[in-house]
Amino acid sequence: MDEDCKLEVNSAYISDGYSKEVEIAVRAVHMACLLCQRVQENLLSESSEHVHSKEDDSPVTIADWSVQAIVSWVLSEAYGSNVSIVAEEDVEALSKASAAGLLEAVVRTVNECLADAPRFGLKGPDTDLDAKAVLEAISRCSLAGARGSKFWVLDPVDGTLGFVRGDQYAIALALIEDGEPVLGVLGCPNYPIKKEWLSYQNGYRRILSRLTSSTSESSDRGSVLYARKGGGRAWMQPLLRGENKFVWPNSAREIRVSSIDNPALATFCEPVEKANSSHSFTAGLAHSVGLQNQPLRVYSMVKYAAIARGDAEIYMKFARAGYKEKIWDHAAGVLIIEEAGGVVTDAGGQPLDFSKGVYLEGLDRGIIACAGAKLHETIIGAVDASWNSSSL
Ligand SMILES: Nc1ncnc2c1ncn2[C@@H]1O[C@H](COP(=O)(O)OS(=O)(=O)O)[C@@H](OP(=O)(O)O)[C@H]1O
Ligand SMILES: [Mg+2]
Ligand SMILES: [Mg+2]
Ligand SMILES: [Mg+2]
Repeated sequence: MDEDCKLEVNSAYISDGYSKEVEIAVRAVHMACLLCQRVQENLLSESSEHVHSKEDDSPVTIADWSVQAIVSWVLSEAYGSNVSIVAEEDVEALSKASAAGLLEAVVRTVNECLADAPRFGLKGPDTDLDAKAVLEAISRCSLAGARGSKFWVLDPVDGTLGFVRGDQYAIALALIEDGEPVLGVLGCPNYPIKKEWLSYQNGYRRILSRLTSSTSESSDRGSVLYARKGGGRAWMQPLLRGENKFVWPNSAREIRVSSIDNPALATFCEPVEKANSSHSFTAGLAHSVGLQNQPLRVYSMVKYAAIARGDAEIYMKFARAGYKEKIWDHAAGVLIIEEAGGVVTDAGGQPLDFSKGVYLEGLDRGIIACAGAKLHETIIGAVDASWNSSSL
């Protein structure tokens, strides 16, 4: 890191412990957020040739691959090529002869982004990375690392569906040590300045397209949230505007969960895709506990960000039986909510278990994140009371 990023260790920043790791991770995620904003704008205006469909029918784009290459390269520069990184994407599709155009677009995107690394206080490569180096950076992230005692875990674009639809998505990076997230960074490039715009029903993209670029609402979107375990605080910094240089901690401010504990006033959020979570079951729960606000249906771990910054009080996800949650879809968000004062457990009230490899093994029925213990207890009780009559 160059001179201007001397970390001042005081109450406004992350003190002791993982301060260097947090700072490198935040700088890398911040840089990747701006990359994704550029790619998303191009994707919405050009053909969707840069969107690939994986075997499980979920999408992957040049943004997913590019972010994974960039974060892998930055962490390897900082911690050596043996650094252990677990990440969602692999190079199989990108290495096929038929994917030459896709690979070329990824290499170009990665080099454009890394050329800007000094703006974020990071050292970029002396020369552009070639296709081989980009493929190596992506494939260096191996699922096998999830069995280690200390590894980074990355979801380069969480909510890729939201990304390709011009809506919410997140870049999620966490460090897991001895089976527990010890730091988490959540980049939310499209997080709007008005929380009511978060919800998919409100047609975030329609709102964004209506706002001219000169309107601050559209350009002032986006933030990066971060925390380290045991710090007891969570932070949020706005995304850089224009050509501004990143100077740590980049106007970070502390965030706290909401103090609302009355279900009649609380807002719950859930996945947009009903294939990913049972909307009918959560609607029944909401009714039984007296939640009166319409659910905020939001793509990706932006839902965790909404709880951590006090824009919603409850996040519920009840995936269909047999679906196994991946650690990269939750690690960063769980830690940030906990350090912002919230609570995250499975429906049995147990903490999510990040110690069993790539999956959240042993997850009991679903995930419940709340701003406080009182709401959490209410929701857990309601799940128990209605589970047997549900078809889940
Ligand atoms: N069947 C099923 N059930 C639950 N979750 C699934 C499922 N399939 C996929 N996923 C992964 O979860 C990520 C989607 O995030 P959410 O659960 O918030 O849902 S939403 O699609 O954003 O509405 C999203 O992560 P990304 O792939 O990183 O976008 C999905 O991969
Ligand atoms: Mg995916
Ligand atoms: Mg994901
Ligand atoms: Mg992803």
